[in-house]
Amino acid sequence: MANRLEDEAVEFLSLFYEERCLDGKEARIRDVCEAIRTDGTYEHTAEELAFGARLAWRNSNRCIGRLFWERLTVIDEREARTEEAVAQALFRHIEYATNGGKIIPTITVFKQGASIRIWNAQLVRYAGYRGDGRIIGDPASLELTDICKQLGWVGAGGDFDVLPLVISVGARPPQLFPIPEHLIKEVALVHPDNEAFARLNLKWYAVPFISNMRLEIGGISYYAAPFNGWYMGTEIGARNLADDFRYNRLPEVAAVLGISMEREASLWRDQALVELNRAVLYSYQEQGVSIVDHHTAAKQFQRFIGNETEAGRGVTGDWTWLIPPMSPAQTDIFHQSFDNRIVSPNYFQEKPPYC
Ligand code: HEM
Ligand SMILES: N=C(Nc1cccc(CNC[C@@H]2CCCN2)c1)c1cccs1
Repeated sequence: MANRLEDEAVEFLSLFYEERCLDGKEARIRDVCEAIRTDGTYEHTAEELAFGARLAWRNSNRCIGRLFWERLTVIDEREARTEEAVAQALFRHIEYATNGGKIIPTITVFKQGASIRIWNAQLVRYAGYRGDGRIIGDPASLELTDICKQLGWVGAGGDFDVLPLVISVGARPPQLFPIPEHLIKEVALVHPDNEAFARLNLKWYAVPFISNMRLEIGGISYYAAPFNGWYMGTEIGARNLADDFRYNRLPEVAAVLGISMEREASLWRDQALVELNRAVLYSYQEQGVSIVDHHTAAKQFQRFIGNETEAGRGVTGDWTWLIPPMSPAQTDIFHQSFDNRIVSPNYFQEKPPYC
């Protein structure tokens, strides 16, 4: 009687052998089913792991950047067993993927199961502090910043203090690993036409490294599998710096650009939003850091749909996340609908190890 893990393993291995036109499928499936019966699990080969991680990206319904799904660099760190070894692997990932600004989409996969956990939501993220009546830094980081302080971390108390890595193995308490400063690339935000913008002293980190999602391949879960791509400008300019529950900087942007905030009907928010997003795209491009605007990203997503259709595969998507938070109706995505069925392999949101 085949169990659920066997079914998922057979389904993935069949896909792996068929899509890669490899032979030897029957023998591999027999070995895997034997391992599942004997040990309750099985190990992916390096090739199966790489293919699974790329497939998981291709199946990520909320991702607009999937055109490049085959170009993912997969680093196999399944031998790492200590907090120190995990931290060193993460430093290598940050340096390799940043690549001086010419960002390389990369994932590092640690051993299967939930014993190794990265407590950070993103490898590079700014701290958030509750001051007297106001919040300094990133409100999204308040909880993790408190945990870091409880573990002995002392932050500078500014708006852009990079948090240390927080790594746990098994039931041991988490350990802190400050990221060497030379590994962290940041972009100072300037405006293409108005030099007064620089007075806002805004900046953001170059590379988003998501470290809190669970990678599932053929029934096996990897709870520590951080991955990076490059940013779409609106993530920084229309959400991280604009949301009133994040950095909430639109009023200051309007003020420094001389945009009156007197009446909502003047659309001052929309005007300030466009200028902030122009500054983000201009600054990243000027400083040689990969980034994509939401119009180009939407066109690339349409090419992804074309490629998948040509390959005889359906595309699944989550419309509510695929449309950009700025001028969504100016993209073709807005005027289409998508099947939001969840297909595996995939990346899944995972609750944090704390709480
Ligand atoms: C290469 C450039 C890439 C771009 C421009 C891009 C763009 C985006 C954007 C804008 C989002 C929505 C994020 C949000 O609103 O918070 C997203 C979601 C997502 N992306 Fe991509 N992406 C890229 C590469 C990747 C890679 C390499 C992976 C994994 C291997 C990936 C997996 C995902 C997943 C799983 C989500 C959904 C996250 C969630 O459910 O919380 N993306 N992507
Ligand atoms: N450009 C990126 N953006 C991205 C992708 C996945 C997840 C996230 C973080 N999303 C969480 C935030 C916070 C709540 C809603 N958005 C960002 C990438 C990050 C890693 C690879 S691509």
